[in-house]
Amino acid sequence: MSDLLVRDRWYALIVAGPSGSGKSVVAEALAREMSLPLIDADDYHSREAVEQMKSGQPLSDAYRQNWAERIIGGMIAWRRRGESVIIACSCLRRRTRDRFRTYVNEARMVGGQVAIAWLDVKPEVLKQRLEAREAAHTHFFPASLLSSQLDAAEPPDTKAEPSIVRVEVGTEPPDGVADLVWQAMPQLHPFAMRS
Ligand SMILES: Nc1ncnc2c1ncn2[C@@H]1O[C@H](COP(=O)(O)OP(=O)(O)OP(=O)(O)O)[C@@H](O)[C@H]1O
Ligand SMILES: O=C(O)[C@H](O)[C@@H](O)[C@H](O)[C@H](O)CO
Repeated sequence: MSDLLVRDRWYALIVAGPSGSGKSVVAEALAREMSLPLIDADDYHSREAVEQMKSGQPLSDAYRQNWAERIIGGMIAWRRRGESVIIACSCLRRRTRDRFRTYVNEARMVGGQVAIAWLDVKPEVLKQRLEAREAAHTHFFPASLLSSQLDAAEPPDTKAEPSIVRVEVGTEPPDGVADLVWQAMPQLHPFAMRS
């Protein structure tokens, strides 16, 4: 039954926020709990862009736009297969978020919707997480780029921007944050059942 509902009413749920906010782990938890496919925007970077970030240079906005187009391509591939999808993507810029939303509208995806959850995490927590991740050599993104992330970030005004919520993250583990995200998205509840 849940499969039928999900196919009939397609959605993409984007977990957004700056590096270290927990997009990947929270999106993974959501995808697991909802039995939905996952897109991690990190997998859509060019090799050059990864090298650029590794060397301490932030992405340009022009690159971010092209990158978003590739992620949208991945999103639409799931749409064609009739599957809703969870996406971990920073979407730091309003323009990028608008592009995801307008694509779905312009493509006249009947019943389709893009919902975005922006993770609000204190800068000192972001710093600790990125430093720990760097020390563990588990990710290419250097902690030194955090200030450029915070400079580039356009945290949403939820009154002015459609289909977006801000989720304040405290000490909850990733599964707990995934629960907060889901609770903040009542418009999606009729279209999916959680396991
Ligand atoms: N709620 C949380 N509680 C504890 N640790 C967390 C939480 N969320 C994320 N982390 C840890 O913080 C680090 C960054 O998380 P994650 O990679 O998911 O962030 P991200 O926003 O996807 O970052 P990036 O944009 O750089 O890929 C990881 O080591 C992760 O395990
Ligand atoms: O600046 C951005 O728009 C991107 O999100 C980059 O920061 C990285 O993709 C990511 O956050 C590291 O994994």
